[in-house]
Amino acid sequence: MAGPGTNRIEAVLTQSPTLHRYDSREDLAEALAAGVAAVLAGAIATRGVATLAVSGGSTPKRFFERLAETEIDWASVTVTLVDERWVPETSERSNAAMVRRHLLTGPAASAHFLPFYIDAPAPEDVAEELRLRFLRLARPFDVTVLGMGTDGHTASFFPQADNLAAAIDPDTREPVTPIRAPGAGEPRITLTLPLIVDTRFLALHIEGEEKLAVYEAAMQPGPVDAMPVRAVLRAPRVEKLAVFWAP
Ligand SMILES: O=C1O[C@H](COP(=O)(O)O)[C@@H](O)[C@H](O)[C@H]1O
Repeated sequence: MAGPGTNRIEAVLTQSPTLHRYDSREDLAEALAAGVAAVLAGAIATRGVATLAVSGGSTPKRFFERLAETEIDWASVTVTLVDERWVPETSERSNAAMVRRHLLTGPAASAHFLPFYIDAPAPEDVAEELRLRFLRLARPFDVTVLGMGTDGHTASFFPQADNLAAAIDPDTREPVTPIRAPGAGEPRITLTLPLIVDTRFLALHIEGEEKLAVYEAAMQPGPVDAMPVRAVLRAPRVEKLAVFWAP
């Protein structure tokens, strides 16, 4: 077990997933970036290309900045988002704009970026275009990094969301779902559960004591719609999930 003052990875759960605890957010960012870069480099060496699906919000910024500095063959990497708020990239709420600012810089600027947002009033207006865009992506993804809100949402799987059942249906063949929820702000679009868990390396990146408590609550029995991150935690590939946490 890692003691205070160490950065050693600590598995605190006897059951999967594995919880990797770091002393600081910077340590976490460096470790997660190194791990993700290694998986992407391995994919490029094996298949010539790699796909990375990332989350929005504020938590990933430091991790993105460390990852962007890694010297992998970024021109062979496709970067996409797991979800998006339906706002143009001029909005400070845009997940795509955050990815461009913090990840697609330096060596990573040569990655191919596949965003969700299309200039239309609502995601439903461009549903077919988005469907085809994401159906064309090679599966499984190589790396998917999820975030989580203190309400137990991940991607845009929100409590009380109108299309939550469709989004977390493990058998859906739809790659994306428009979604609205009381806590979500603007309309959203999200990858569906099968795309999110169909990945070679699945990570959940959370920071702060509050989110650790939410994660621990989500690991307990209870309804998925109350804490939709449970859809991921209970998915068949959950044994592949690595949780990265720092205070
Ligand atoms: O709205 C969103 O929130 C979650 C969590 O964001 P954070 O700011 O608490 O890190 C994020 O994972 C998701 O991609 C985003 O759309």
